[in-house]
This record gives sequence, structure tokens and C-alpha cells, in this order.
Amino acid sequence: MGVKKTGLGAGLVNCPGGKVEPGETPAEAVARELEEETSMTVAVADLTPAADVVFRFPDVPEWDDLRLHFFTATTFAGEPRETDEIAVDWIPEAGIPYDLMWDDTRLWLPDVLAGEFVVMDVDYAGRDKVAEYTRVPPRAS
Ligand SMILES: COc1nc(N)nc2c1ncn2[C@H]1C[C@H](O)[C@@H](COP(=O)(O)OP(=O)(O)OP(=O)(O)O)O1
Repeated sequence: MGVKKTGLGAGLVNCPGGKVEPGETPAEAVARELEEETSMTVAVADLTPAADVVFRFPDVPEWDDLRLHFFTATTFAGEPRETDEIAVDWIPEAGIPYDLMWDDTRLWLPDVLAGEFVVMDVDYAGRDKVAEYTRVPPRAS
């Protein structure tokens, strides 16, 4: 993970990622974004679904709802390299800087790192504070 340099969430610490392009699965998008943003590579088959989180921003009408598909992997190639998009590096689990990340991350990433698959709905108050959240059953698609 690292400091995102551009776009939504610039200045926050986040994991590599980005939007799913037409024709891609979320896992294919993760593999592509990881390589674009860090130069590391991972095979789609080596990605494990780890979280499915929907964010709503009712106070910010110009922001659409977002759905985040988060994956983990233990098999990959390369080492993180800073790019124009994110200043990535390895961060030890005990040092994850939740105070510098999207406010929702602290609600689900610890359970993901403990091995759970997390499905959650999160409503923000304004642009940067979680108002409420709910763990929900796995979605149909
Ligand atoms: C509340 O919103 C978010 N919370 C969390 N925890 N993570 C988020 C949120 N919004 C985006 N993210 C993640 C998803 C990705 O890992 C990164 C970047 O997402 P984004 O789609 O904004 O990335 P871009 O670099 O703008 O996309 P492209 O590379 O496709 O242009 O942050």
C-alpha cells in the first residue's frame, strides 16, 4: 500500500487498484492495475476474493455509489515500485496507518487480514467520515 497521488482519494494511503474497465472482471482489473501502479504482477487465478464493500455518499450527489472488490494474493512476482499514481511499499500489518486511509478501511481490513470474507455497506457523512455501516450477507452478483 502507499500514498495515492492522483484522482479520488489523492493524499490518502490506499492499496493499489482502480476502476474495472468494460469487458473485465474485477480480478482482471486488479491484476492490470497492480502492474500499472506498482510493476508487480499477479495471475488472476492467484487472487482470492476478500471483501465486497458498497459505499454511498448521500451528502455528495455528484458522487456515485462505489463498489469495492478487494482481493488478496500470496503468490506474485516483482517488488513494489513507486509510480505516478501511488508511492507503494510493503507495510507491516501492525503498522497499517488507518488514520491516513479512507475512514471505512478500519472497519473491514482487519477482518480480511484475519482471513474473513467481508461484505459490507457503508454510508458516508459528507466526503470523508463514515456515518454508519452494516455487515451484510454475500451479494447475488
Ligand atoms: C470510500 O471510498 C473508498 N474507500 C476505500 N477503502 N477504498 C477506496 C474508496 N474509493 C476508492 N478506493 C480504492 C479502490 C482502489 O484500490 C483505489 C483507487 O480507486 P479509484 O477507482 O479512485 O482509482 P483511480 O486510480 O482513480 O482509477 P483508475 O486507475 O481506474 O483511473 O482506491
